[in-house]
Amino acid sequence: MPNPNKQRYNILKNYFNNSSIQFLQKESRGVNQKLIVIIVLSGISNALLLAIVNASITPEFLKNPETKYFFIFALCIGLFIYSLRYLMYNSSEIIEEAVDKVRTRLVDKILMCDLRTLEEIGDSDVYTRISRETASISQNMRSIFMAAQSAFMVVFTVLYISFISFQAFLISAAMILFATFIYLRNRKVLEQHLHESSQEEDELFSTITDVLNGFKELKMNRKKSKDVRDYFYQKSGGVRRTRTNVMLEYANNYVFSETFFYILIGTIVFILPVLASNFEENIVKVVTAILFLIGPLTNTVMQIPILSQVGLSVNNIYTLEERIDTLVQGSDICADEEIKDAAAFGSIQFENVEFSYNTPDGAHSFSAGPFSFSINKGEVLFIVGGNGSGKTTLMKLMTALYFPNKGRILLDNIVVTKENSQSYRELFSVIFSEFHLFKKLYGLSKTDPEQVTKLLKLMEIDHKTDYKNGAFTNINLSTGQRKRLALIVTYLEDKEIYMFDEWAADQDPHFRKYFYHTLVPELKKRGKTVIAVSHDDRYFGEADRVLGMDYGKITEIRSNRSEI
Ligand SMILES: Nc1ncnc2c1ncn2[C@@H]1O[C@H](COP(=O)(O)OP(=O)(O)OP(=O)(O)O)[C@@H](O)[C@H]1O
Repeated sequence: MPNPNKQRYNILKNYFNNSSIQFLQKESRGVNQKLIVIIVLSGISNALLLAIVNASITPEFLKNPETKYFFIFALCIGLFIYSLRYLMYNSSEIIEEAVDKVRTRLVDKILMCDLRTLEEIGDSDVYTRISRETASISQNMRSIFMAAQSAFMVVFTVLYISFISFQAFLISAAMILFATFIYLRNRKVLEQHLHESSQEEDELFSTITDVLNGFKELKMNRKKSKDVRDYFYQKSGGVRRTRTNVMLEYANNYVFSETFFYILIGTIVFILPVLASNFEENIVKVVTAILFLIGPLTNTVMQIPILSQVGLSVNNIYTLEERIDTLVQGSDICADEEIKDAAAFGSIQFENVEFSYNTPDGAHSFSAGPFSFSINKGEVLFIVGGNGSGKTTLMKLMTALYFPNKGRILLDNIVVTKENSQSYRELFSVIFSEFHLFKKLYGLSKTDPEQVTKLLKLMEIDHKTDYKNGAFTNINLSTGQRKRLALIVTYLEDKEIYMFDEWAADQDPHFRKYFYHTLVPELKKRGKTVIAVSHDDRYFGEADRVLGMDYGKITEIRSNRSEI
């Protein structure tokens, strides 16, 4: 059982380590002196406005009004408007700069991660954190500046009270300090509950993803749909309860703050005249000042849960980043060594390559290898095997998306390492069985639209989609059609090695035949290497070699060579 005190301590420690201001200082040009001066000025202008109002509502002034007070009043309003606008514009710029920097840095790190690292982190976690937390920071961080501005208004208004009556100042300052202490104490509990609700929300969001991704399955099965709905209700109810508790604590704070003002006013009106002599003439000014305090002080109090929320979002983002950093530790993620003349390679050799998926509990992990074989340039290699035998894992190893736990892969006599793997990967054009189709032809900016149109015709999908302004007009196609579109992209990329994971499986006989009898031989004629996972044994004749996968081990099914 986790120790709640320790947990609370860690949350607080993280909060202060990653507090919002530190975040801004680290991730943006930071809060500059001018901004701080402006925040202070805005507090001063508020107090000055109050002083002028108080000076102008005396019977003497009403008898002999002075225009200079009016001009000072107008000047203070001008100062207030300027400072508030400056504060809001600049704080927005700083916040957005920081969010932009963190967001792009995270995406950069993710793009530099290897596939296993990303699989271990889990893409939904990455998605939630980057989208939800950055949006939360962007929306809520402004509150910090507004709270700072309000806090300065409070400070200068209280200072103004000291000019009117020192006793009233002492009482107001003492009571505000006492109230602040109570708020800060309550804030710790609030943070604890906010943290809990954020964790519960993560689970809730993953259930929503289940509902959306499994929509077809749920539509087909009433019981399944009911179970998912019940689970969702349970999670949603949990989030509702936790968030309600947070809001109840927040409401208690709010009620306390409102009551506090009445107690303060009551003390000034009923108690102070008894304690201090000659206070009656200043009572109206002090009460007016306290009424002026209500807005800024309430504003400061109201921002407290939002501040905690921002702190939590900052913390969540940094935790994700730390996790990525820890997982990629030891590998120079920035290294991008070029393999010279990689395209002119002669062969790829696997030397005692072993790989296994490490599951957290160590159970149910799958091991592949040891593999020792080579693929020659220009060869057509088919890989066959049952479900879960490791064909896709082997393809990921071949393409250096996964790295061997033992053994090595060589391109001619160059060892493929994490540092030069990107250069090695550029040799491949791959269509995985689970692939993503980009609407835009990224990385193919110089493509001739006419060539794309010709290929669309060849693949018989020109009636379904078109190529305009560097993108396909429609990618909502059937699985087979999507694969044909992916084939077009592969063809346009025209790399040295074409790799297909059961491409033909979803095609009708006509296209299947085209794939094995036309496309593969044509690629071979052009000197390309073709590696295809296939179950179509009647086309095995098109391959130079057929390898079989079985429980992570390779067996040779057909070849002229004997090196496995
Ligand atoms: N990301 C992963 N984490 C842990 N284990 C995995 C992961 N991906 C695959 N495996 C496991 O590795 C084994 C081999 O999977 P792989 O996808 O390579 O098989 P396959 O031969 O391509 O199967 P299929 O024909 O069904 O596509 C399976 O037992 C699978 O459970």
